[in-house]
This record gives sequence, C-alpha cells and structure tokens, in this order.
Amino acid sequence: MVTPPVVLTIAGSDSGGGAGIQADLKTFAALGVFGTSVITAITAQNTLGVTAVHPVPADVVAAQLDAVLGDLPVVAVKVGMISDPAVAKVIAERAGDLPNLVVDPVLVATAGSRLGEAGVVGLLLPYARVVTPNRHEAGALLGRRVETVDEMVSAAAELAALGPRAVVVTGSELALDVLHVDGGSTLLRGEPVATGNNHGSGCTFSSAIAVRLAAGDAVPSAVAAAKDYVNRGLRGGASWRLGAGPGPLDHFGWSA
Ligand SMILES: Nc1ncnc2c1ncn2[C@@H]1O[C@H](COP(=O)(O)OP(=O)(O)OP(=O)(O)O)[C@@H](O)[C@H]1O
Ligand SMILES: Cc1ncc(CO)c(N)n1
Repeated sequence: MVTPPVVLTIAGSDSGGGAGIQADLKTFAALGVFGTSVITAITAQNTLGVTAVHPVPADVVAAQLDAVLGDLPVVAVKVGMISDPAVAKVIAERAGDLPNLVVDPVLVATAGSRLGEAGVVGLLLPYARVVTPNRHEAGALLGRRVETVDEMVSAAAELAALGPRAVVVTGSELALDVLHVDGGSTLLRGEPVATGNNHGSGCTFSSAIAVRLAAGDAVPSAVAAAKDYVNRGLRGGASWRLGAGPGPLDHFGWSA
C-alpha cells in the first residue's frame, strides 16, 4: 500500500464512542487516511449524556502535539472540544505547523452538558481554514440567536470577518447548511434523514472536511463531500439501536 495521508484530531474523548476523538478516528479510517490524536479532555459519556469531564493539562496537550508534529507528516488538522484557554493558546502558538485547520466549535453536548466556552473557541477562529458551528454555536460565538436561514447567512459572514477563511453554519436536522467562502455565501441543501441517531454528526462532518482538504480539495468540494459522508452515516445508522439515547452514525457503511 502507498503511504496514506496523515490527519490529526485535537479533541475530547467520548467514552461512548459516538462523538469526539472516537468519531474523528472512525471517520479518518473510513475515508482512508491515517489518523493521529491529541486528547484535550476525557469525558465520561454515553448516548444519554455526560457524567464527568476531566480536562487534560495544557502542558500535556502541548507534549502530545509536539510528539505528533515532531514525527509524522500531518497534512490536515481538526480541532473539536477545547475548554481551557491555556489549551487554545498552545494550539494558537503552533498554528503555523497546523495545515488545513478545521475548527468545530464544541459548546454543548446533544444531551445538554456544557463542554466548552464560546470565548475560548473564539481564540482559534483567526487560525482556521474552515469553522463549522451549528446554529446554536454560531449564535453563542456572536452573542445572539441564530435560527432562520437568513440569520445563518448573516452569521456566517460575520464569523468570517473574525478571521477564518471559510465558515459553514450547519442546520442539523434541516440538512441545510450555509457556506461562506471568498466573500460569498452558498446554501447547501441535503436530503433530511429522519433519525434520532445523530450523536457525533458535527464531529464527523468537520473530520471529513479535514480529510478532503488533506487530499487537496478546495473548501466547497471538501464541504460537499463531507456532507455526503455524514448523510450516508445518518441513513446507515437510522434504524440501529446503540444506547438508549441519540445513537451514533454508521461510519463504515455496515448497514449499506
Ligand atoms: N437529520 C439530518 N439529515 C440530514 N443531514 C443532517 C441531519 N442532521 C445533521 N445533518 C447534517 O450533518 C452535518 C453536521 O451538522 P450538525 O448541525 O448536525 O452538527 P452539530 O450540531 O455540530 O453536531 P453535534 O451534535 O455533533 O454537535 C451538516 O451538514 C448537517 O446539515
Ligand atoms: C468529547 C465530545 N466532543 C464533541 C461532542 C459533540 O458532539 C461530544 N458530545 N463529546
């Protein structure tokens, strides 16, 4: 086999396996890249919720980053859960070594637990090639409500003005996302999937974007491919039962 591209996720661990680092590494494996990981926090979590969060100290995050970047040829990076400003600073200081940086603002888990702060995630926006908030996260970053499609369009443009080269405000169950890139906005319409199993959809989406950027795609085609991959994962997992709450996606096409 030829040497695969190396992609890095900097994120929190979800013990339930559906979101966070676990969703990211599954996405990387499914899409044919070699996944590496820097863990920012350990969460005790399942499909019903989060029962404990243990942040990893900033110096240990820095050591993980240096270990990966000092040895492996990372070509794209996804950032998920960051709850500590000192960890955001460690990442920002190494931004020059983090190509194709996709930042997924993780603020609240599906079941309602707080996992991050808008003020901390905001520190990373200037370094991002792509930022992928859902409507709620976009609203938290801007300090107002973002609900309608018009509000998603203006939020994407305002977030782009904070420094990232592109912004995707995702519409969750609407399957309608707004992409802002190169000064213009595009509506991305997907096929809505009727499913309760959406735990980790945002993690999967941002990781899949990083994979396509690693392959050299421009942002619009990377985002379109990621949206398609998430849609297949949601459809595949729509009728399985993994846990009593919102379950994970089918990352590997097992249900196809
Ligand atoms: N039920 C659905 N049917 C079709 N597409 C969906 C559905 N739910 C989410 N998506 C798509 O999945 C992608 C991820 O966006 P989503 O808004 O779910 O992320 P998120 O809310 O950040 O996820 P998370 O719950 O992991 O935080 C987007 O392209 C969105 O349109
Ligand atoms: C660790 C972690 N990261 C991200 C999310 C968002 O889905 C989650 N629930 N848990």
